[in-house]
Amino acid sequence: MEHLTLTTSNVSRETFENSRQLYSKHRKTLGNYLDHLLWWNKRINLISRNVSRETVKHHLLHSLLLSQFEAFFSAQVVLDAGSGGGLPGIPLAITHPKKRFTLNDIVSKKCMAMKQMVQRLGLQNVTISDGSVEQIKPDHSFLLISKHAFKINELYAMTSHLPWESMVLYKGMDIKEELQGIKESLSIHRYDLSKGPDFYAGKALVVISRE
Ligand SMILES: C[S@@+](CC[C@H](N)C(=O)[O-])C[C@H]1O[C@@H](n2cnc3c(N)ncnc32)[C@H](O)[C@@H]1O
Repeated sequence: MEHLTLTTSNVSRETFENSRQLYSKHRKTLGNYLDHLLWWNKRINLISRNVSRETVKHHLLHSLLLSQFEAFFSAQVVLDAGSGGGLPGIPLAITHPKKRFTLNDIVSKKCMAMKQMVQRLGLQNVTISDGSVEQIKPDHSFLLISKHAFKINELYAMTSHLPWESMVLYKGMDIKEELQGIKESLSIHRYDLSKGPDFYAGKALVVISRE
């Protein structure tokens, strides 16, 4: 796998603090989203049946962490593949109203729930895309993001024909097996999140760029 460059670094406590501050700044709308998500979760199991409000809040903070990375700063258009109930796309869209987001999922009832949440929250910068990610027909290059939805090589196989510039993926630290079969030259940087609160033990954000 010489055509893949894999590097690793730690994420500082300051980065976690920055996303916590972003949460505080948008507390009201993020709190509304949290309420909607819990309501839908009881009906169609978007996260897991008996998840607590506190755990869902961790998922929102985890979602906002992505906004602290270089690949996100420069992106105008973002595609969240396998978004489920809107994670990480909806928290990022709430806190970054100037960027455009497409939230994609293959399960129609999840897309219907996302559509309704986006409407209720009044988000003008979000479009919902119902169907498998490989069928998306983008009109612009974009940043591809995804949280715990695909193995890396599976997502790559489904999207290599699409004009993504980089991907930022929520993964565990152990990703080597998931890189098997990728033929394109890619640079892959793994950010270890374990210096954060306990919730982040063993978790990583993986940034993949085309060379
Ligand atoms: C484990 S859930 C993660 C949901 C969300 N990202 C989160 O962190 O809560 C994985 C999601 O990927 C979706 N999914 C699976 N295959 C897909 C595909 N080919 N295209 C789009 N979405 C897909 C599933 O329907 C599911 O909602």
